[in-house]
Amino acid sequence: MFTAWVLNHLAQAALLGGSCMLATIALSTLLDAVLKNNGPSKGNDFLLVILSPLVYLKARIKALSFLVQGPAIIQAAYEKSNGAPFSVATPSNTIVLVSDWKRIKEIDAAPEGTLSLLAAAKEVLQPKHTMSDFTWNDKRGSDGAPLQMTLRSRLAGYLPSLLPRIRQDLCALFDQRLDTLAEVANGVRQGAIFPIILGAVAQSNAHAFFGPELARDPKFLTAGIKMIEHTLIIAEILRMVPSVFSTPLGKFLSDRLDSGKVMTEALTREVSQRFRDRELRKEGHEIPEQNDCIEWIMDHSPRHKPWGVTRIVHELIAVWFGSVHIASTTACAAIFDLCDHPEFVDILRQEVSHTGWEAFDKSGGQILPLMDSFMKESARLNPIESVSSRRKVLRPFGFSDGTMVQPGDWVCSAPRAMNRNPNTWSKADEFHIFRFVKPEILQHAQTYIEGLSSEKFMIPEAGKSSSYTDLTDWQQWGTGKASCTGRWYASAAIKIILGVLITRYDIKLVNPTAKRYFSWRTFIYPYQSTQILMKQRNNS
Ligand code: HEM
Repeated sequence: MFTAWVLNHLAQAALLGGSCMLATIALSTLLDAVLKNNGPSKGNDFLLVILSPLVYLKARIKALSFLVQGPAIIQAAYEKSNGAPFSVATPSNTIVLVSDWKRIKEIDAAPEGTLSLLAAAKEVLQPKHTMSDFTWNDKRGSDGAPLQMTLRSRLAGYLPSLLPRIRQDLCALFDQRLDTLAEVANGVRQGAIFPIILGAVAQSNAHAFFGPELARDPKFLTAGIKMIEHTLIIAEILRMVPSVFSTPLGKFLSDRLDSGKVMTEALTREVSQRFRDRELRKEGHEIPEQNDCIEWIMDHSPRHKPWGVTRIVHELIAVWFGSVHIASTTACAAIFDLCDHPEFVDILRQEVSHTGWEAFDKSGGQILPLMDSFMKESARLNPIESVSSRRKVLRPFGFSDGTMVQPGDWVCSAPRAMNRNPNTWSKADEFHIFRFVKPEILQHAQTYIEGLSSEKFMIPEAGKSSSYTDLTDWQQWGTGKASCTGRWYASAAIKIILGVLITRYDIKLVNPTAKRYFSWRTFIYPYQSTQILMKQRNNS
């Protein structure tokens, strides 16, 4: 709640610059006109001296407007670019964006010491101040292997056992949240949907990362959710002040917005206990092994340079922040899309009941192809992030077309714009729930779901079927070697959240025409206060 408030107020502050900007633009236009008409002369030199600071000011204000209009600025620059790399100015640097697969692959192929994902993430998150002095390297190399193995291999492999437990917890969570909403008619309750989804994602991720005990500890979960708001607020403020103030201001802010510290302390206790349990097990004590990310990271910790308690806690907190934040906003956007297209809800309900959760669990959450395609179409049209494959330039780098990028700049891809390119996507601006479904799967679905043969439910372009977790046709999960290692888990968890919600409740937006999103930098976030009506279904 507070995040939206703070980001909105930061946005208003940025907009205050608008009137200054108009005056500055007028004066700098005058400067341009004088120079164009008369060329440089002694009299004009005088004007130049007076007006050139204004030209600088205009550029600064334009860069500041990126804070509140980032996605629109990127879209406009993309449309002018004709597929070539293009750049946009932000308050702190320049972002060079690419929108074709050749150059996206060049980003992936660049050495980490030249284009660094971790250095960009460090700039966004300010971990020194927001994550208890976490000093992470710009270059990860093989040092990142324990986390990669944990998410890509162990967590993905454990999904068949984990998913039923997560679902059980989520059913209880949704029922309990429903009870806390205000009753506005017989059995119909009203409240904000985003906090419910955020709570569901947080509980599910806590179960997967830290085990069932912490996932059911309300104090820990509250701190974990608050920590995301606090991290965003502290990092945003620090990014906007000169770096000389970072250390004292960072300390001042993190002493007050201290949920990160509460979370760190709880995790430090838990991870320390796991190390003690491991020692006791070695001595022959019968202490069962846990199945969660803490345990798996310990298993894959490098023998020559083992990760200690602090390193494991820091890595887990960094993944927690990134994953809860993006998965909850993505799931919320999908729920908004379901409310806008109530005709999809019944189709997806029937797919869930025809398939059965047991089969879903066995597949590790990778089936429900209609839901999969719906989620992909939702994220194609409404991605939370307008950029992907974000890297900070550490050494000068040249793309094959000659475009050079300099240290301090970022290079990124432009998924929001690419996702609506009519040369790539047929009926690019339309929502087609079955866009990514294989024709034979749709044919089969027509045997158990009525009314699917109409025009409305067609596949707009055959031969484009692909799954939500696929990397090849969109930039949702980034690129190649740095692509999202949590995507199989994320896909399964979002399917459970949507599936449980629509099969157990009727939901609709209180005001379908109210504004639901606001933008901040490259993100388009759902408002945390958007209200829904929710009613338990009879057969749930
Ligand atoms: C809808 C939800 C999610 C989206 C859209 C998403 C998207 C992304 C993107 C775009 C990247 C950067 C890739 C690149 O720059 O090339 C990334 C990286 C990453 N994601 Fe996700 N992610 C999601 C959920 C998760 C979850 C739930 C986890 C953990 C279980 C996770 C773990 C990671 C990790 C560890 C990385 C860094 C990969 C590396 O450096 O090797 N993500 N994700």
